[in-house]
Amino acid sequence: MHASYLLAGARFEAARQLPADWFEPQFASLHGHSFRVQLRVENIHTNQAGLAETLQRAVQPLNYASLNQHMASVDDLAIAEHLSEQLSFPHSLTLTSAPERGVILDNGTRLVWLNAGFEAAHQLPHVPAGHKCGRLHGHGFGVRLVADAASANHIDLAAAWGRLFLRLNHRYLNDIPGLANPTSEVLAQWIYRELSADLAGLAWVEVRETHTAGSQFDGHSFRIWKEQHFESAVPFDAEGNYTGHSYLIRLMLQGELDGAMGWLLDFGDVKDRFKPVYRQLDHNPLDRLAGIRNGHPASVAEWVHAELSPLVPELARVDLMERDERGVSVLFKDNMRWPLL
Ligand SMILES: Nc1nc2c(c(=O)[nH]1)N=C([C@H](O)[C@H](O)COP(=O)(O)OP(=O)(O)OP(=O)(O)O)CN2
Repeated sequence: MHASYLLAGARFEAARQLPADWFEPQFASLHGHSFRVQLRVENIHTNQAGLAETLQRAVQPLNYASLNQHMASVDDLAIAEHLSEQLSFPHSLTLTSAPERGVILDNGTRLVWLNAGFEAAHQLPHVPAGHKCGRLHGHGFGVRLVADAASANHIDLAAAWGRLFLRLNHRYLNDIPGLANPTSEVLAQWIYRELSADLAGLAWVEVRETHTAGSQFDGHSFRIWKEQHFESAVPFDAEGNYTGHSYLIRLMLQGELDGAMGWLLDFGDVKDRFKPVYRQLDHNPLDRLAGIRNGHPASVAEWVHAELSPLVPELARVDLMERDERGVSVLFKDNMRWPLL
């Protein structure tokens, strides 16, 4: 068995007012947010129902409340820490205060993150003839910057990104020095290097090239992911009744960059190699696949790893979501605990 984590999330609506001298002056007025909190907990500490219940108990007093009445400080990190204190087991917690910003508490590390993006054209010059990415095409790229909260705040992230945005937005990326082969991996590394020169504490950069694929670079290692949906039935109760879920599976790979191609493995190849596994999962009852215990998501993730890793040895982590706020993350290599947000 590999290290297996439960994922759970909850949302709450709340008002807050930061002090008059807060570094983002707009937050000094009374205002409201739709907050989201996501937890990751190793499954040795609790089960899915216990985790959901604990999370609801922590969040419920804050829902439709004035946060200033519940805690002395109401900035994102303080809210995350307040929630974290309600939990009796080790965890990693992500708080999203707006679609573009939030914080992470992970193993004693406090991180801030900012979502940004740019629109640009590119082509990949080294792909085999006929590969669609060899043609001139473009994307609305998503970017996430994550930094140590001891060194940087959201204003620092936004200012650093603002300088880079002007160099990337509405450009043909291949013309930019250092981006002659602008894969997601090369872009994440390029953004990391450009920003880390004057942004203290930059932890990692994510580039989301399409809605289903992206890459991360932390100054040392590359990770990529490819997501797919499948529709399956699973046992619901002891009487043998079934229910169903629209699953999201995220296949995460870690490895060396192929120097010639500028990628870890073609997203398209990940999808192609996964196809035979996908066919067994999609529109099927999961518990009837050999080795899948009751269709439990962790055993589905283990099964996927057993089937796929001979073809994709870089497979390092499988996240499987039964729905938006409930799933598992199973780790097959060290150092894959990073949240994917
Ligand atoms: N490891 C990488 N693989 C690929 C990259 C890359 O940057 N790194 N880039 C491409 C293409 O630019 C392409 O636009 C994106 O590929 P893909 O995920 O295959 O796109 P799809 O639209 O086909 O995705 P689906 O959601 O699965 O339809 C190719 N590979």
